[in-house]
Amino acid sequence: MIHFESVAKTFTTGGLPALHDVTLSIAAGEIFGVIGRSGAGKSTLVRLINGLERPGSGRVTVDGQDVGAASPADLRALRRRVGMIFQQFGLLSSATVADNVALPLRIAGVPADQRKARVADLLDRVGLSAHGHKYPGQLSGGQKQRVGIARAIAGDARILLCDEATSALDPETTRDILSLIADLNRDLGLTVVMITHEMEVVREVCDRVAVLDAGRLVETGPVADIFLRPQAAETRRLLAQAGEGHDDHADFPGRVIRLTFEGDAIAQPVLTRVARETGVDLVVLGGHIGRFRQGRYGQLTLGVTGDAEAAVAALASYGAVS
Ligand SMILES: Nc1ncnc2c1ncn2[C@@H]1O[C@H](COP(=O)(O)OP(=O)(O)OP(=O)(O)O)[C@@H](O)[C@H]1O
Repeated sequence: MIHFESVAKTFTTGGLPALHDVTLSIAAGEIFGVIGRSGAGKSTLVRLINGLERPGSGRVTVDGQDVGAASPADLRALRRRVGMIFQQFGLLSSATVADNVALPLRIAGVPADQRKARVADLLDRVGLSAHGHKYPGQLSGGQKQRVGIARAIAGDARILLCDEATSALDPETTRDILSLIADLNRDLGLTVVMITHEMEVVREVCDRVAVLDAGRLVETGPVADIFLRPQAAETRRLLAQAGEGHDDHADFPGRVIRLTFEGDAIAQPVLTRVARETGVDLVVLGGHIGRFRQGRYGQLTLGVTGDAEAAVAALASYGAVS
């Protein structure tokens, strides 16, 4: 649905590229995350999808249409199919909630009666039916983002671009907004591209994720692979910084074993079984059970003082050992 083919973008002549040779495909109906430190090129990548930026070289296509070569009329049509929401919501403070949501429909020339019905439907979908007459200043941050989402999909958008859409929200409101986005993805088949610096946002809702480092795409893949089997140093750095992954216990006076398990293994009495089978005592040094969109996983950091090799062999039948 969305393809980047060897895309580069430089803003200043002779300056460093904001994006460098990015090749990437995003499939229809997936929730795709884009992560990376500040200045890595995340916003630039997403703004290339709706033509807010044009590639310096390479091609970006959406449903086969070359965005960089689009005429102003093509771009207007594209932006009806590609909605966007922002960290600071971007609402008109002098217009009511209903008028904010109606704006793209007004611009598209939708007649007033159809507009009214569509706005009512959209407000209902985002849980704001009772708030249409209010002004953005009277709403909470989460409610403002719901208005932003309703406005972004008002013109029957097939793609939703989210630029740090939950970064200004508290953790509980973040979860509510993510769950709304996941519902829209499921119910409408909406494709979502989500920029975030919050790893747990990616973990909870994304199907796949791309990691950017200084304008380069260093890694892309299913969320479970990126979180549990990161290949790039930058991915490992981002995960460690976010407190994801195994705890470090270099000071344990024996062998430290890191076990990562997914799917059915999560429900197994791993430790008692291994201890019984091998006669080895296991100490839990750290661990947590987490959830991806696709299922649960566990990470345990264990200390062994006896026959470590026997413990490693037994643990390996439950998951990946390192
Ligand atoms: N309009 C612009 N003019 C000049 N330089 C720009 C422009 N937009 C982005 N850049 C530069 O391009 C690089 C990538 O910026 P971008 O905003 O895409 O990164 P980001 O990963 O989204 O960062 P952040 O998380 O801080 O928003 C940065 O070095 C930035 O300064």
